[in-house]
Amino acid sequence: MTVVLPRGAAAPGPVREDGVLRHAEIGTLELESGFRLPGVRLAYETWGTLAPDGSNAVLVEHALTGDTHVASGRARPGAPADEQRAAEAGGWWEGLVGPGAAIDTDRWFVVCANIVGGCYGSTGPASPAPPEVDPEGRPWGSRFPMITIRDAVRAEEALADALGVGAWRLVIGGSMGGARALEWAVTVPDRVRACAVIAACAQSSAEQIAWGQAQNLAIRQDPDFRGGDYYDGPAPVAGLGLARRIAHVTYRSAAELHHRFGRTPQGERDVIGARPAERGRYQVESYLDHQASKLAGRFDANSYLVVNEALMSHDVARGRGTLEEALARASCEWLVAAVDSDRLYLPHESDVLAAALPGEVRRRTLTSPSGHDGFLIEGPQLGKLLVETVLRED
Ligand SMILES: CC(=O)SCCNC(=O)CCNC(=O)[C@H](O)C(C)(C)COP(=O)(O)OP(=O)(O)OC[C@H]1O[C@@H](n2cnc3c(N)ncnc32)[C@H](O)[C@@H]1OP(=O)(O)O
Ligand SMILES: N[C@@H](CCO)C(=O)O
Repeated sequence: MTVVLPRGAAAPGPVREDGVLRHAEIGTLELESGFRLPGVRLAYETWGTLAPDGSNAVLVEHALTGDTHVASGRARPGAPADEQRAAEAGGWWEGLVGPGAAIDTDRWFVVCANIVGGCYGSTGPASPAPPEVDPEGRPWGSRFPMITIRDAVRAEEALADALGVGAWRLVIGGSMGGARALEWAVTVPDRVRACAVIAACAQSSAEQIAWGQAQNLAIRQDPDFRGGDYYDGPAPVAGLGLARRIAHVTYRSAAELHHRFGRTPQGERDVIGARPAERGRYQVESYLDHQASKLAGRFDANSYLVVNEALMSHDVARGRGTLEEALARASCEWLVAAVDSDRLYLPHESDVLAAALPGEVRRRTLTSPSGHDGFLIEGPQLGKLLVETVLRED
C-alpha cells in the first residue's frame, strides 16, 4: 500500500484510521462473582492519535444498546469498501466527537469499546464457548456468566493496557455509559483524570431495577427464548421487542409523547373496534412497534439480558462502605449532568451523586423535552458543557 503524503509533510507517521472496528484479546477475566471468563475479546474503535506521552486519551462509554461507533471516521486508504462504508457511517454521538468537535479528534485520542457481554464484537453469549465449556464450540447462550459494571471496567482496563493508555484524560458516558465512567473513576482512580457522568446515578434505584425486571421477563417468557439456548432456532424477537417497548417509554418524556402523538390514530382504521385485536393502532403504538422491531433486528436477546443485569447491579458503593466512603477513592475532576425531563435517571439522583463526590464537581443540566434519551439527542449542549468544564483549555 502506498500512502501519498501532502507536499511539505514531515516523515511519514502512522496512517490514522478513525472509526474502524478492531478487536483486542484480553485473556481470562476474573469476574466479581468469582467466575473466570476465558478467552475474552473486546471490540473497540479509535479516533485520533495517542500522544507520545499518552496524555490525550479519552474513553467514551456507550449506553445499554450502544456500540463502538460513536462517530464517523475514515478507514485507511485502500481498505475494503465495506470497511470504508462502516467507518464513514454516522455514529451515535455524531457531532460531539470528530475533528474540530467538542471532543476534538485532532487533539484527543478517543476510544470506545463494546461492553463485555455485548453483541457488537466483544465476547458475549452469542460467541462460541471455548472447548473446556463446549467441545462442539456452540454459543455460550445460557451458560454466559453475569457481568457487573465493575467487571466491564476491569475488561476495559486490560484494553487500556493493550492500547498503551496509562491514564485517561477523560472518561465519559451517558446512562449505562455513565455508570461505567463512574465505576472507572472509583475502581481505578490513578488512571482517570476527569470523569463525566451523564444521565446516570451512583446506584441503580429500586424503580430502575423494577423496569429492568419487566424487560428481562419479557425476553425470558418468549417461547423462542428456550432458557437462552436459541441460537439454533428462531430468535426471541417478540420478547426483545416487548422489552424495548417497556424501556423506550422510560427513555422519553410523557410531555414529548403527548406532543408528538397525543391520541391520534396511526392510519385509517378506527381505534374503537368490535374486538380489541381488530382495532386500529394509536400513533404512539406504531412508534413503539417501530422502536421494537429496530432493536430486535440489531440486538441479541441474551446480550440484552447481560447488559440489563449489569445495569441493575450497578452500585458504585458495593463492598466499599457508605457512598461517600466509596467515592472518596476517586481523585479526578467531575462533570455530573442530568437531563431536566429524564424520568428514568432523575435529576435528583445526579444531585445525590454530585453531593457525595470528592474534589471539583460541576453539576450541570441538559435542557430537553426528550427525557432520558436527551443525553443522546442534545449533543451540542453537552459539547458546550464539556469544553466549559472537564475539557476546558488549562
Ligand atoms: C449510546 C447508545 O445508546 S447507542 C445507540 C443509539 N441508540 C439507539 O439507537 C436507541 C434507539 N433509538 C433511540 O433511543 C432514539 O431513537 C434516539 C435517541 C437515537 C434518537 O431519538 P430521536 O431522534 O428523537 O428519534 P425518535 O425517537 O423520534 O425515533 C425516530 C424514528 O421513529 C419513527 N417514527 C416516528 N413516528 C412514528 C410512528 N408514528 N410510527 C412509526 N414510526 C415512527 C421515525 O420514522 C424514526 O424512524 P428511524 O429511526 O427508523 O428513522
Ligand atoms: N437509547 C439508549 C437509552 C439507554 O440509555 C440505548 O438504547 O442505549
